[in-house]
Amino acid sequence: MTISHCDTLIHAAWVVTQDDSRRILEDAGIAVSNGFISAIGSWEELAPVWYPKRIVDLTKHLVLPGLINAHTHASMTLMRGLADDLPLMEWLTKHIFPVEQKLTPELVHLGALLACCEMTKTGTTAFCDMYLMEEHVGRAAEEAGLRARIGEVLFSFPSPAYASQDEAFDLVRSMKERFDGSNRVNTAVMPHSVYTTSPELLEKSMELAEELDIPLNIHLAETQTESQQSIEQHGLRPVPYAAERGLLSKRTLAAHAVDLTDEEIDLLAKSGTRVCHNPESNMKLASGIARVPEMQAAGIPLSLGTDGACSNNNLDMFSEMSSCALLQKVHHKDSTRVPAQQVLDMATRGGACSLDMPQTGYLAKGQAADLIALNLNTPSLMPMYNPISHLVYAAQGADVALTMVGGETLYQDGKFTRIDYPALREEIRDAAEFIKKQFEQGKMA
Ligand SMILES: CSC[C@H]1O[C@@H](n2cnc3c(O)ncnc32)[C@H](O)[C@@H]1O
Ligand SMILES: [Zn+2]
Repeated sequence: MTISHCDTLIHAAWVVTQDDSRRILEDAGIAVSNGFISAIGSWEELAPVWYPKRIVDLTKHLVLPGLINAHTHASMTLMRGLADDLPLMEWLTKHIFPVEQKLTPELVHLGALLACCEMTKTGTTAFCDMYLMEEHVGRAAEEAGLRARIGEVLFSFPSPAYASQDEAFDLVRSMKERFDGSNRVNTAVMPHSVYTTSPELLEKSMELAEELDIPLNIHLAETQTESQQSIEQHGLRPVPYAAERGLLSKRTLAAHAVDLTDEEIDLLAKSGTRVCHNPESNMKLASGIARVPEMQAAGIPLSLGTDGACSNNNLDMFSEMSSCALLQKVHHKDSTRVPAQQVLDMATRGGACSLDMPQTGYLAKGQAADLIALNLNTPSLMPMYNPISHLVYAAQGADVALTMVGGETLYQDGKFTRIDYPALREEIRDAAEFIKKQFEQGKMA
C-alpha cells in the first residue's frame, strides 16, 4: 500500500460533489494538498493511504462546493435597509446614488469587509462585484480570503472615483495590473447599464475588455422601464441595443436579464452571453420575473446572485436558491419547473462559469478545495432523505459550520480566522452614523 501525504484530510458524513456525474458520497474523505483536492472518495479507502497534517471531522455534516454569488455590490451592506419598498429607478436615482456620491475609499472597504464576513458565514466562497472605488473591494476580498471578480463601475457621468472616461479606463487598467494574476482576485470591465452610459462608453468598454482580454459585466434588461427608456432614447430595446454596440459575446456576463422577448433570448444564447439571475432583488424592486426555464432551454449559461444588500436585503445564497426555485414554480403554476438540482447547478457550476473560475464550482481531484459544510444536526435539517432537496429548500446560510477556500479554513463554528469581527462591528456602527446623516441631508436637499 502506497502512503501519500496531504495537508488536510476531511472526513464527512455526506459530500455533494456537483461533479459531472453529480455524485453524492456517504461517509466520504477529501484529501487536500497545497489548496487543491488530491483525492476524494470513500473514507474507508482514503483513510488508510492518506497521511494528513490535520484531520477535519465533519462526520455530522454535509459538504458541498462553496456557493458562488455571481452578482453583487458588496459595499452596499452599509446601506442595508436605508431605502426600501421603492421601484428600481426611484430607489437608485433618488435614494442610493446621492448617498453613494459621499462614499469614501474607507467606507467602500469597510462595507466590503462586512459583506465578506456575511458571505463567508453563509457559505459563499467566490463573488462577482461591481462598485465605485472597487479596488477597495478587491482589497477586502484579499483580506477576507474569498475569491472575487471585481470591476470599477463605469458611468457616463463623473463618479467619486473618476472625473472622465479616460480616468475611468485608467482605473480599469491599473486594477488589472494590481489584481490579475493574484491568487484569488481577478478583474473585468463593468459598464453599469445601457441607461447610465453613452453609446460611445459602451463600445469603448468592449474594446477595452478585448484589448485587456478580460470579461465585461453589465446590468441588462432589468425592468420594463429600462426597455421603454431604451426605445425612447435609442429606438431599440436593451438587448438589441447592446448587441448593436457589440456588447454581447462570450466574455459578457449580463445581470438580471428580466425583460426579454423570445428573439432576445436567442440573441443572448447565440452570442454566448452568460446571465446572472437575481430573483430576490427582482422581487423586492418589483422588476419582474426572469424567464429562467426559457433561458435554460436556449442554452444560456446561468448563474445566481444576490445583488447588493440594499435590494435583497441579505447576501445569503441559500435563501437565493430557494427563492429562485419557488418564484418560477408559482409564476408558471407548475411545481416541476426549475427543480432543485438545476438551481444548485446555477449557484455552483454556473457561478464558476460566469466568473471564469473553472477550478471551483464542483469537488473532484485537481479542483480547488473551496468547500463548505452544513451542520446536519440542526433541527431544520432533520431528517434528510435527499441532500439536494435539503440544500435548496431547507438549508439556510446560518446552518453553515465551516467555509474553506483553497484549503484554508476562513470560518468555523461562529469564528472567522482572518477577520477581527468584533472590531469590524464597531467600525460599522460608526460608519452607519455617517451614512444616516448623508441620507437625511440628501432628503432635505
Ligand atoms: C456603482 S456599482 C453598482 C451601481 O449599481 C447600483 N445598483 C445596485 N443594484 C442595482 C440594480 O439592481 N440595478 C441597477 N443598479 C444597481 C448601485 O447602487 C451602484 O450605484
Ligand atoms: Zn446589481
